[in-house]
Amino acid sequence: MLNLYDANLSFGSTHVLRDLSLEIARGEKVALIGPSGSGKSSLLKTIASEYLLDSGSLSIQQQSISSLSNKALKELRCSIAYIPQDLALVENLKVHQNVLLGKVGSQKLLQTLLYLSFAPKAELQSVLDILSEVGIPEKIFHRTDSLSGGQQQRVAIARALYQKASLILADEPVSAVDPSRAHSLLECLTSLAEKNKVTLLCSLHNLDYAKTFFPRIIGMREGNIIFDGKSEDFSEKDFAQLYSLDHG
Ligand SMILES: Nc1ncnc2c1ncn2[C@@H]1O[C@H](COP(=O)(O)OP(=O)(O)OP(=O)(O)O)[C@@H](O)[C@H]1O
Repeated sequence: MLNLYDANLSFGSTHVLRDLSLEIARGEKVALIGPSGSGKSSLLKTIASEYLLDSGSLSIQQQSISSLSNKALKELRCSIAYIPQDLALVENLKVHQNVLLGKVGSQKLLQTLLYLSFAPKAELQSVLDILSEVGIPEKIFHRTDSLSGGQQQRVAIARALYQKASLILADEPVSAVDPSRAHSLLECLTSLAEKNKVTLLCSLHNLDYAKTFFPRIIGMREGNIIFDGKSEDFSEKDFAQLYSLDHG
């Protein structure tokens, strides 16, 4: 599904990704963990093709990103759902409109406005079905900014599912919610990814969540991968190694 080889990314003098190589198969559920500043968000943004590598290569669905035309890149992006830390929801739109935005990637502005204002019944039904799956069907016509942080995270997940993405990249999707909500949100995200055969790469700060919900863990430190394996094999020693150098 995705293959990153010898990837390097810098911002000025900050070397963010260092000779990083990684392979993820279709349908895998992978947790990305590591100290603050280790490069998790940058890696996700690189895979979402928001950041371009200085060197190295990235292929998604057997297509090399650097050789794609703008049109092909746009099409590929439609199959990738990136849920950023700030969720990127339009707060003054209604919930169903934010979910509908999942499919407007390739539309022009006027088409988008029409789609959001006069969505076909079948599409609204599909939005409602997805909102039921994420547990907030009753919020469908509420303004998005009237929802709690955890409910907004569910809307962002619903938008990704509505997009019918084959790859979901989620950047700390449970950062804004209490532990019980975080648990149910991750359960929802991972089980829906499994049901819909979606590949999921999700950055997390909480190791327990990573171990509970993800069969594979990738541990990043200082722009490189220092652990990549089954979550049951991730030991306390690995944890100490991953975080101890944070203090120099
Ligand atoms: N657009 C950017 N411009 C300049 N520097 C950036 C940019 N994006 C990331 N960085 C730098 O890259 C490094 C890694 O940041 P990144 O956000 O990827 O880490 P992270 O592991 O996701 O951290 P956190 O867990 O705190 O979200 C940091 O030093 C950060 O300042």
